[in-house]
Amino acid sequence: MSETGSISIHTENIFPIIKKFLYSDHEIFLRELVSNAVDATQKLKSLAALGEYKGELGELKVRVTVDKDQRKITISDHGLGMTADEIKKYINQIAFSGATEFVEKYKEKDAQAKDQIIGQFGLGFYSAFMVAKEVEIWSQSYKEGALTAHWTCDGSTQYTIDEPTGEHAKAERGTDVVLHVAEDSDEFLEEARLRTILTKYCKFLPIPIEFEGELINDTTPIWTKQPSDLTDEDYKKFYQELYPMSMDEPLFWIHLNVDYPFNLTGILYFPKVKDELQFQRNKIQLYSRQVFITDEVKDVVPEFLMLLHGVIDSPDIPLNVSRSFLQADANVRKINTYITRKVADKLAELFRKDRAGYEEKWADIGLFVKYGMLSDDKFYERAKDFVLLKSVSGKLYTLTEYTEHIQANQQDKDGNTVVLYTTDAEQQHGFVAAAQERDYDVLNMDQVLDAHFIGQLEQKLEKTSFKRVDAATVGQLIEKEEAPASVLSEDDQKKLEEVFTGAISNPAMHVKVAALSPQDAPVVITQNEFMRRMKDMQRTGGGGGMQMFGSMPDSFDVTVNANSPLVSKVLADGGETIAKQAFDLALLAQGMLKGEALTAFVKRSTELL
Ligand SMILES: Nc1ncnc2c1ncn2[C@@H]1O[C@H](COP(=O)(O)OP(=O)(O)OP(=O)(O)O)[C@@H](O)[C@H]1O
Repeated sequence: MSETGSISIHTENIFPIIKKFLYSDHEIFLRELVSNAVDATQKLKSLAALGEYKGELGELKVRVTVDKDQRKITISDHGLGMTADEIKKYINQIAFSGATEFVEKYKEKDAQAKDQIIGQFGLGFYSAFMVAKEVEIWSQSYKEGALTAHWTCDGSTQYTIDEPTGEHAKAERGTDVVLHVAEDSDEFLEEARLRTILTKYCKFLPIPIEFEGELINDTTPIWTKQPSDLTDEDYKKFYQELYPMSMDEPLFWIHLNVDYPFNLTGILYFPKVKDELQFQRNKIQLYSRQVFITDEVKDVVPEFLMLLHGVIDSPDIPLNVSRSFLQADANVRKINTYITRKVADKLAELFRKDRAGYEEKWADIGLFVKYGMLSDDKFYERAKDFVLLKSVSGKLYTLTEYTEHIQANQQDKDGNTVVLYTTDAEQQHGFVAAAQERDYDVLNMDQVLDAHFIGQLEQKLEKTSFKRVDAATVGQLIEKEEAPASVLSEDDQKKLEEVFTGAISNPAMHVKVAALSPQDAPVVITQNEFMRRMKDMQRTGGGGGMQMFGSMPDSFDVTVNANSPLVSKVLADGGETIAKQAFDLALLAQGMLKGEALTAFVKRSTELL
């Protein structure tokens, strides 16, 4: 038999379109052809297992070779092969209709959507024409008495097919796909380039892939195995294999393994993260039946889980659709929920089984847990039992433990629990110390996310508010019933206020006199919690109503302690210098005394001495 035919498609000239639109992703032709070869091999194995094929299986390997002089790349398998009729059916019709469908879809989309389709759409066999000006198939079916089928196509809609016999027949069962590489695709004749592509996409394919005599892949990567058959060392070794450049070992990992209602396997690693800038996204690799698809797993994995590393393998994630569709896909949503739950399970287990070990890792996983709580309500519900708060004392508490710890001492007169925190224990040291003197506990909230995290906790925890230690004088941070009474007359209070206002002469500083404890500092500078948060939010991009606060100059409360022994000196003649000195000391405690003012302070101090 030898015939020439015309491939029946509705889109004329499909190849120029494929070639042009898939420009950036030409390399996937190799993934597609090697995957087909692997599929054909696995189908043969299944037929043999079912007893439908009784012949020798032989060595089931896929071989890729390149001949630079002849400008040929060959992909050979020992799979089930195709007869001439099957080629007509599978290649001429089915494969073409896939390509046609792609082009149709492609034409409809806007430019951005097009970018997203590229690389996600398995174009299958016809992607060969992205790099080849002519493609040949030599195939010998496993079926008894089948003749060799030989198909050629030059990328037009014309093909020829014949059934060579005798010395021209293919000796062995299986298929050779021969690409005659086009002039503009010379790069794919380079051995190094091909090896790189194979390593990227085929590293974990289930059938051995040999390139120029060298084995490319690990056919049974650990995510395909049973967790009970694996040791910690296996997981660590695999991490190294995935990220050879990484110096650190992963903290721990989760082996994903589910069959129903969707199929998903994989391993997610928690990386060691010392600071927030180190977080690397796009470290999770997505596979479909062990074929590498992409490392852009956005939309498949919840945003906060992108901080994890590892591998996800699922044939149930549609790869041939645009991103927006992916988000709406029911399987993808279920996968999202499943992964989130698994991650929460793992953290809960670590916390429960080994509290000390969990606390040790907290520095590395804290940010991740908080990020998860902020971005996913379901995760919040799980994580609220194992999220930890760190006291400046160094001790770590769960939310419940902490509430219990401070409840007795840190309730205000209205029965609200006031959580005190510092964003910088060094800089706010004076305030922290003052709080500790009253046996108040102070939390360290110095991570970037903490401001948001505090906001979330205030919403979720009942009758609880957070105040930064320098938001008010220690007595006013947590307002108790028994405020100390002032020993000053009203006149003296007024005078005190005037002396300080005059000495400070800065409209951003609002002086007020209050009866603090005699042991407290004579002057305390604070910034109201509400105002500070509004301004912070405005700085970090909160819009709308925040604008008003953001554009206001910073303003501070200067609280003069009416009960301080210093007051009598300020009220005496020449008290303005003392007032100025006391104010500067308060600035100093806040880390706000700088430049010229600092120089003047030092000079004045020397004089006073
Ligand atoms: N090496 C091969 N051996 C046997 N059959 C093959 C081989 N390559 C392709 N085929 C047949 O041709 C068909 C079309 O292949 P093509 O790669 O275009 O699409 P596909 O593999 O079905 O889907 P996908 O778009 O996911 O690649 C295959 O389904 C298979 O039946």
